[in-house]
Amino acid sequence: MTTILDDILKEKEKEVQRLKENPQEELESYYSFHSLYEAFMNSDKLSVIGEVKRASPSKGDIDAEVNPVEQAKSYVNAGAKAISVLTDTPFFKGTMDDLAQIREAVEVPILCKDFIIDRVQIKRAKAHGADVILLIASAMPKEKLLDLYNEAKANHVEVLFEVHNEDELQIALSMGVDIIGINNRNLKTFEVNPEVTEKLAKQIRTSDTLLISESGIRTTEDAERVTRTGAKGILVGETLMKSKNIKKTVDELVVPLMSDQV
Ligand SMILES: O=P(O)(O)OC[C@@H](O)[C@@H](O)c1c[nH]c2ccccc12
Repeated sequence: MTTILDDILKEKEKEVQRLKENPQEELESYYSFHSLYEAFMNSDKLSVIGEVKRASPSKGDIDAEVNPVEQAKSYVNAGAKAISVLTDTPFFKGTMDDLAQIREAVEVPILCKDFIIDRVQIKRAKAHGADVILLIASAMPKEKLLDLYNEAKANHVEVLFEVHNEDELQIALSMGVDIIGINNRNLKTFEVNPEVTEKLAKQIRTSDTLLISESGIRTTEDAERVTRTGAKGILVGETLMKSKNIKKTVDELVVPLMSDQV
C-alpha cells in the first residue's frame, strides 16, 4: 500500500529534478544566522515554534488565504521564539517565496519545513533565509540522512531531525544529532498521539539534546504534559492558524519548564 508520505516523496523527486535541470534560483545566502538550539536551550520557559501552514493532506485547507508575513509577525509579537514555514506547494500550498518574505520581516530562527531529500534543497532553503531545515527519518535510509545532515551542518544550517518511532530514534541517537523533533503524528496514517513524545523522550538525554514535540498541541495541559518529558520546545501549526487571538493562544502554551530542566 502506498502512503501519503510515498506520494509526497515521489512529487519531491520530480521537484528536485526540475530544480537541477533549470537552476534559476539564487543559491547564495546573504542572511545572518539565528540559532534555534541556542535560543531554546537558554530559555526557562517552553519555546514555541509557530508554523505557517495554509493546508495539509490530513486537514485540507486550514487557511489558504493567509498572509504569511502578517501571520509570522503575529506569532513573534505574541512570544513565539521561532517560525516554521511549510514550503511544499503540492500538498501544503506553501512556497519558497513565503519563506523569503518572512525572513525579511522577523529576526527569530526560521525552519524551512519541507521534505528534503537532496543537497540542492538545503542550499535553496538557506538562500531563502532558513536557519533550520527538517530531516524526516522515515523518508530515507540512514546513509542519506547522514549525508544531508552533514551537508546542512557544513553550510551552517541547523537540523530538526524528526522521528516517530523507536527505530528512527535509534538512528538519531547513533548520529548524535543535537535537535530531535518527536512527531506525535504518524505521517503514514495521520494518527496523532501525544504518548509518542512521552514514550520516546525517556531515551533522550535532554541536557545536551534539544527535544521538540511536534503536532496536535492545543492547550496549556498539552504544553505542561510536554514539559514533563524534558522537551524544551513545541511545534504548533493548526492551533495557531485557527486561533482568533494568537497572543492569548501563545501565552497559554508558553508554560515554565520544570526546575530541573533549566
Ligand atoms: O498542525 P499541527 O498539528 O500543530 O502540526 C504542526 C507540525 O508538527 C506538522 O505540520 C508537521 C510535523 N512534521 C511534519 C512533516 C511534514 C509536514 C508537516 C509536519
